[in-house]
Amino acid sequence: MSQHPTAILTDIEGTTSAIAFVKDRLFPFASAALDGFLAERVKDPVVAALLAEVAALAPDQPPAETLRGWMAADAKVTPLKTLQGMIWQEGFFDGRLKGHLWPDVAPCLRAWAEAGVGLHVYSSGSVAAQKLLFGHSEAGDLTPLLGGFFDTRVGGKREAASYTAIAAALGLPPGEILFLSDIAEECDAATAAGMRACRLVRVADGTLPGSRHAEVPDFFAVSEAFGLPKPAPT
Ligand SMILES: CSCCC(=O)C(=O)COP(=O)(O)O
Ligand SMILES: [Mg+2]
Repeated sequence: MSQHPTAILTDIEGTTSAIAFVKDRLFPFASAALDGFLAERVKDPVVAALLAEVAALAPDQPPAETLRGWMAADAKVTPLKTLQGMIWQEGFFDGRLKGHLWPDVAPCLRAWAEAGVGLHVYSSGSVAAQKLLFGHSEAGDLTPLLGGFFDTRVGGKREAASYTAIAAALGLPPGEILFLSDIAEECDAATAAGMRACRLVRVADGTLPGSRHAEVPDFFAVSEAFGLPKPAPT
């Protein structure tokens, strides 16, 4: 068996966390709070710059309408993801939101970190939102386990160049990094950049098998398949 990876780069939605949590909890929260947030932050230059990005991408309708349409379509558009993260912040801070993690995730992340494996995140959710989800997760604050956080400001998740840029930022040869995702096209892009990849097929999420990548049901099976340490039985 080849040596286990030096680092793991993980996706969030469909990989560490349920698609239903993102679609049925996070997105409606942001949607319901959107108008109030925009009214309250109308003079915030960061918000204004994000709305200008939205208007440049969809000039024919008001930005709030565009944002709502993108949310309904789960469009991974960078200014939307940044705004969602800003809206979720209050919910994570006051306890209305807690980051969902599948039960295998926290024990495996802890076991891998303890063994010196570098743990990093690459999600369409903004870096700020990633830190909120892992910092206020159902398993507590996991951010001390995590090193790098990357979002689509580094590039799209289906583009090989994004993974090349992430490997360079981490200072690692791509071949030492294992990318975990539920999306075959993201695994395709990671392997095109020279990373190893493993696709999470979580049946409870409705994900179906059938890619050319290694496919596993959970992080315990990632450990098994890639020679990574497993958590001690509890
Ligand atoms: C707190 S991260 C929110 C998740 C999210 O908005 C999203 O779009 C996740 O996409 P992923 O790339 O992790 O599948
Ligand atoms: Mg995903």
